[in-house]
Amino acid sequence: MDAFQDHYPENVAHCYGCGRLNDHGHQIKTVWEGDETVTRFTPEPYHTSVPGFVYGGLIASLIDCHSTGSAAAAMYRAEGRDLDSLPPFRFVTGSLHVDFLKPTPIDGPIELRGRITEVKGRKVVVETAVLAAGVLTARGNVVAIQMPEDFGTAKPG
Ligand SMILES: CCCCCCCCCCCC(=O)SCCNC(=O)CCNC(=O)[C@H](O)C(C)(C)COP(=O)(O)OP(=O)(O)OC[C@H]1O[C@@H](n2cnc3c(N)ncnc32)[C@H](O)[C@@H]1OP(=O)(O)O
Repeated sequence: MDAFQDHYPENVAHCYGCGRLNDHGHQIKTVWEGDETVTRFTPEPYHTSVPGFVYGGLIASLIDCHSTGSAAAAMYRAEGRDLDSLPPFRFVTGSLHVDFLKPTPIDGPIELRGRITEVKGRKVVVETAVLAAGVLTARGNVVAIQMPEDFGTAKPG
């Protein structure tokens, strides 16, 4: 089954977490399973924090891009639109909160299961459970905001 990220327009397909065109990135893939969005990712040995366990920054990164992809898919679904239909929905992260509940073992796949808890205007809130071998090890809450037309054009400072 095609993942949400397979439908990202080329100009937003370079993200380190989810861009299919970023050879150095995680290239995560997210799909619907009923009303949940699901990403499965197998960490590499170099994603270590304490030996045997996954680096928390990787978990945050996976939650981040899992959630922005989920937000876009939720908007398409809410409007009854195909993922390839125009204009495309693009979401960036407004806030990212992670609770690390237990160490996440590095020796197997990680599953992220997202639920859409709010869709309001340009904002979508996604709550994500992170599971390793079926055990909940972290929880994420992301406020994803539809990307403004002028995103990235304002000068810093
Ligand atoms: C096809 C697929 C392509 C997919 C495209 C793939 C892209 C990959 C993305 C990967 C994920 C990332 O790492 S993205 C990179 C990291 N993130 C960023 O760089 C974003 C930097 N921040 C910004 O540009 C801006 O602050 C925005 C866009 C997030 C928000 O600015 P804005 O557009 O002016 O928002 P504004 O009108 O004030 O607010 C709109 C609503 O959002 C809420 N809101 C705004 N900011 C926040 C916030 N930090 N925390 C909570 N809520 C917030 C407001 O209360 C309001 O809610 P209400 O009053 O309406 O209820």
